[in-house]
Amino acid sequence: MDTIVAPITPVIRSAVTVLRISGSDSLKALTFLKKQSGESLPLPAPRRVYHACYDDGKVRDDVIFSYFKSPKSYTGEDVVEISFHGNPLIIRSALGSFMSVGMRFAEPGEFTRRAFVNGKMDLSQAEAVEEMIAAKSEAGLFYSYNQLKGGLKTQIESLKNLYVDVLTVVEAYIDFPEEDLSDRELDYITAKYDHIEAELKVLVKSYAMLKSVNDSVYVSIAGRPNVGKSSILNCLLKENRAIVSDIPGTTRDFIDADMTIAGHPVKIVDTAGIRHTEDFVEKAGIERSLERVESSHIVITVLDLSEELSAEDCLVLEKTKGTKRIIVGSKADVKKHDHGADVEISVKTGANVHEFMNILEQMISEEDSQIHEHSIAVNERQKNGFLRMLASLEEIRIIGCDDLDSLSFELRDSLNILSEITGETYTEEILTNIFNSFCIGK
Ligand SMILES: Nc1nc2c(c(=O)[nH]1)N(C=O)[C@@H](CNc1ccc(C(=O)N[C@@H](CCC(=O)O)C(=O)O)cc1)CN2
Ligand SMILES: Nc1nc2c(ncn2[C@@H]2O[C@H](COP(=O)(O)OP(=O)(O)OP(=O)(O)O)[C@@H](O)[C@H]2O)c(=O)[nH]1
Ligand SMILES: [Mg+2]
Repeated sequence: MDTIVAPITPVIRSAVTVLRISGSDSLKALTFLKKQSGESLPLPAPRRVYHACYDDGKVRDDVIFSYFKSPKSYTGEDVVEISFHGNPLIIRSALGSFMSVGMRFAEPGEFTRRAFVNGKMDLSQAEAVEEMIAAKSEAGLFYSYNQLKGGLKTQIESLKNLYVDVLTVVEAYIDFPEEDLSDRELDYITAKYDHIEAELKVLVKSYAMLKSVNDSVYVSIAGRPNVGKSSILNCLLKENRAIVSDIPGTTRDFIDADMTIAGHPVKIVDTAGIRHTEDFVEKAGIERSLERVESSHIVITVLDLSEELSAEDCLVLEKTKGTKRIIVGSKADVKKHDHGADVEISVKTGANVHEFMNILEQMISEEDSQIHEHSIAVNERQKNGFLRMLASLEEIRIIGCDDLDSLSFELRDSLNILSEITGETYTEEILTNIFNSFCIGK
């Protein structure tokens, strides 16, 4: 492995600029350092701070340096850190002389990448390093720090155990096709699925949370086509943002808008009406909408009071069951049925819109104060993994225990997704994607 060097502080005129060197040839950097007396340096003890003279034949400086002996360093390799006076001319000369003894300039994120590859941290922790730097609020820092310290890693470990528990039962039966699982075992497995599903949903939801600590509370409006979702969005925004029509399937893709409710920034999402359809574009819109619904803090589930409850309404109720929601009965002015909604409104006459707003404000205030109670917040890559696992879990429930080979295959597939999230298994592409967005020196 090459020995790499990069500044770990900005290179500007400043008090001090630090160069970090990592790799088996790190100690070569010390050939440019001498004792104050001019004598050459003895091998430094690891993890101590030394004072020395830097001299590369062109530039001289008075420096502080430390040596971290492999494996006890940030990267797990031999590391040398040298603090120079903060003048870019000095840094340029020092970088030149380190290159002349065979080192190369580090890629963005390469130190942390090495820390990951050398087992100093898992992938979720490596991602947290960059999130620490990117956080825009104290709450954001709180989440990144927890993840840096292995919060997500621990949670994934416990999810993994749940899958392994199920696999252990399932695979014990694979070799004995004549035997059926007992009722007790079936109950046990179902309970594990419920547990897994609940944990995955919390994790997926926490993605919106991480975003919201830096910006908004997410509220989505869900329902079958034509129940009046877009009308409610327009009513909340007090403007005609979304197209309203009596043609079911008018909103084809989700629409989001920012607004302030009860002093909180809120992103409100109007979604495509949820229904079974063969139309490719509409189907894609519905899928994107469902993703939005699942990662929302609050869902406004809309049921049309002028029509009987349909199978599609039931599907929507089912899909939004796990989330914090308000069930809104719409078109109260032409009400024909009672759907047991939390509030019955008419956008047309304005009836009960005020009451509806009060409920929503109340929920948003609660949501905002909950943000700090969870200690984990996942990023987009992780969330996508957990969403794939939720989809696979649906598949797993459908397979049931009739086809144990397929079941075991699906279960293992979910375990593989977990390994991708932690980086137990990874591809160059995944690493490149993650570490390329890091800053120089990190
Ligand atoms: N000067 C300096 N400051 C820094 C860093 C750094 O690398 N250098 N860091 C990062 O860029 C962060 C601190 N992170 C670090 C994490 C681990 C180790 C380390 O030496 N780990 C060893 C020893 C562990 C121990 O004894 O506590 C190890 O893991 O084996 C160093 C820094 C923030 N500040
Ligand atoms: N009478 C009455 N009609 C309403 C009310 N709210 C909405 N509508 C009508 O219901 C129809 C559908 O409204 P939209 O807001 O487009 O419904 P949607 O749920 O967004 O529909 P999709 O985008 O197709 O999923 C329109 O003709 C609206 O005018 C209401 O409170 N009362
Ligand atoms: Mg619409």
